[in-house]
Amino acid sequence: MKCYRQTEHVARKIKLSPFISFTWAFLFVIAVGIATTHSTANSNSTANSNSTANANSILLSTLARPAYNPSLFDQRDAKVIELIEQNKLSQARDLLSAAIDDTSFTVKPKLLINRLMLRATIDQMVGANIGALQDLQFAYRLAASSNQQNLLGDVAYAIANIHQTRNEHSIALSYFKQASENYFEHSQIDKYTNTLLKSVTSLLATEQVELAFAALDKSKSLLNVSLGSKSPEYNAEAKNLQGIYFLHLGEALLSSQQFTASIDALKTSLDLLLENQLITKTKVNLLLSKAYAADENIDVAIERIVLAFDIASQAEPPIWLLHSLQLQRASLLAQLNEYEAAFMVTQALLQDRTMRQPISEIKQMLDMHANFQLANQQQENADLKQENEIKSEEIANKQTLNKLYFLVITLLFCLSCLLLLLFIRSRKHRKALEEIAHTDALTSLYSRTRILDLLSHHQDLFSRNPQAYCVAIVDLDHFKQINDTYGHPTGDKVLKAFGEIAKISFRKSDLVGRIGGEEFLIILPNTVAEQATEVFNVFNSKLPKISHALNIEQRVTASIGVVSPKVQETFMDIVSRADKALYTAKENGRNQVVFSKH
Ligand SMILES: Nc1nc2c(ncn2[C@@H]2O[C@H](COP(=O)(O)OP(=O)(O)OP(=O)(O)O)[C@@H](O)[C@H]2O)c(=O)[nH]1
Repeated sequence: MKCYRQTEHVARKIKLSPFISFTWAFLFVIAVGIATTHSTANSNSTANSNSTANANSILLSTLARPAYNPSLFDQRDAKVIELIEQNKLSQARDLLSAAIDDTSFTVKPKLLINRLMLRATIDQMVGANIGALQDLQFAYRLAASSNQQNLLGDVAYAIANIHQTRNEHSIALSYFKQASENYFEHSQIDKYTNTLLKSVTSLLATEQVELAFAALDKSKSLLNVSLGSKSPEYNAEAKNLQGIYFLHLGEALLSSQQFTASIDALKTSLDLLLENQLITKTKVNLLLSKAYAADENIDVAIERIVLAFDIASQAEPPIWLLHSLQLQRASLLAQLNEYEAAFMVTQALLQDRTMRQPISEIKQMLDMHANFQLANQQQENADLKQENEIKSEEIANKQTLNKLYFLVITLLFCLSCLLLLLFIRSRKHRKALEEIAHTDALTSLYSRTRILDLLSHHQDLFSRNPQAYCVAIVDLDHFKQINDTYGHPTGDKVLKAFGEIAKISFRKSDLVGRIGGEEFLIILPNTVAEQATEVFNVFNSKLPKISHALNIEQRVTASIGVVSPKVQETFMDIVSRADKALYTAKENGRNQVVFSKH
C-alpha cells in the first residue's frame, strides 16, 4: 500500500494524464515493491513489501481498480507483469528486454526509464545485481539527460539500495543523498524521510554515527509532522514508517553501545510495524538479539534469534538476511562456548559464494574461527596438560612405589639381618645358658644334671651295644672338717683343685661331673671293673697333693664307690649301686676304692 501510495504521489507530481500516471504508478509498484523485497540491504526500506507475495498482492489490488485499462499502455507490460506474477521471471525478462529494445528514448523516455527500472527489479530478484545496476545507471543517465527529475530520485534510490545490498556503503550514501535531495526538491516528504532512514544503515556502516543520529532526528520531526494529517490508511502507513524509524534508532543506539535504549527502541518498532512487514520484523528481532547479546543477556538473545528465524520462515527473506541470522546464531553459539557448532555455521557461511557480508561481520566470523581454533588449541593444550599430569602422577606413583619397594626390601633385609643376629645371639645365649646349666661353676666340671643325663644316655647306648663301662661316685673325706678348720673359701679351693686334678687324670673320653657338695660322678667308657679300680686308686693317690698346694694340714682323700653297669639297670639303679659302694668305702675307713660286685 505504501508503494502504491508513493507511486500515486509521483504520478501527481509529474502531472501526467491520469491513465499514463496510473500505468507508471502501477509499474513502479512492481519495481519498487519487488526490488526492495529481494535486494534490500541490512537496513529497512519503507518502500519495501515483505516478499514477492506481498508485491503481488499490491499488484493485484492495483489491477482490480475500475480505472485500470491495460489497453492504454503497451500490452507487453501487462504480460510482463502477469509473468512476474506467475514467477516466470526469465520469460518476463525476455519479453521486457524486447520491449526495451523497441522503446524509443526520444519518443517515450519515461517509458524506457521505467522499463529499465522494471528489468533491474527482475534482475535483482534473481540475484543479478550487476545487470540491475547497469540498467539503473543507464536509466539514471537517461533521466538526467531527458530532464526527468521526478524519476531521478527513484532511480538514485534504487541504485543506492543495490549498493547497500553489496555493502558498498560509501557509493550507496552518495546515491541516497541524490535521491533525498530530489525527493525534498519535489516535496516527496515520505520518500525523503524513508531515504533518510534508509541511509542510517550505511552511515553507521561507515562509522558516521553523528550523521546517522542527525538523519534520525530529521526523520523523527518529519514523521511527527505527517502524523494525523492524512487518511486513516495513511496513518497506518505513517505508523509503520515510525516503526522503521525506531528500527534504525535501535540500530544506531546499538552501534553506539546504548544497549538498553536500543532494546526499548527496537521493541517500540515491533509495536508500530504493520503485521505484514515480516522481513522488517525479522530484522528488528535480529537487532534485538544482537542488543541482548551485547547486554550479556544471552538467553533472551537466543529467544530473539529463534523468533527471527521463525518470522523469516513465513516470508521469503533475501539471502543476505538469512546469512545475517546465521551469523548471529553462530555468534551466540560462540558466546555459549559451543565453538564447534559456531564453526560449522560460519564455515557454511564462508563457503556460500552468494554471501556479501560487511567487512565487520566477516571479521566477526574470522574472529569466531580464531576463537574456535584458540578454544580447540586451549582444549588440546588442556588435554595434553592433563595427560602430562596423569603421566607425571604415574611416574611419581611408580617412583613412590619403587621407593616403597626399596624401603620394604631394605626393611625386610634389615629385619632378616636382625632376626639372623637375634637367632645367632639367642643360639649363643642358649649355648651359654646350656653351658652354664651343663657346667659346675666352681669346678668347671659337668653339673649334676648334665652328668646324670650323660649317664642316662650312656646307659641307653650300652643297652643296645653292651660294651663294658664303669661309673664311680667320689666323695671327699671329712670335708666338713676342712671347711670348719680352714674356712669355706679354702673348702672351695679344695673342690676346685679336685676338678683340676680330675681333668688331667682321666682320659678325654671320660666324663666327670659334680653331683653334690663334695660328691662327684665319673663315667669311664670302655672300661672294665679292674681297670676302673686301678684308675681310681691312682687318682685317689693324687689328691693329697691338694693339701700341700693349699698349705693345709688335713690330708685330702676321697672314698670312691665303683660299679660296672648292667644292661637292665637304669641310671638311677647305677647311681644307687655306686652310692652303696661308696658307703661301704666310707664304712671301711675312707680313702679307698670299693667296687660293687652286685
Ligand atoms: N667349701 C665348701 N663346702 C661344701 C660345699 N658343698 C658342701 N660342703 C660342705 O661339705 C661338708 C660335707 O660334710 P659331710 O657330709 O658331713 O661329710 P664329711 O665331713 O666329708 O664326712 P664324710 O663324708 O663322712 O667323710 C659340709 O660341711 C658341707 O657344708 C662347697 O661347695 N664348698
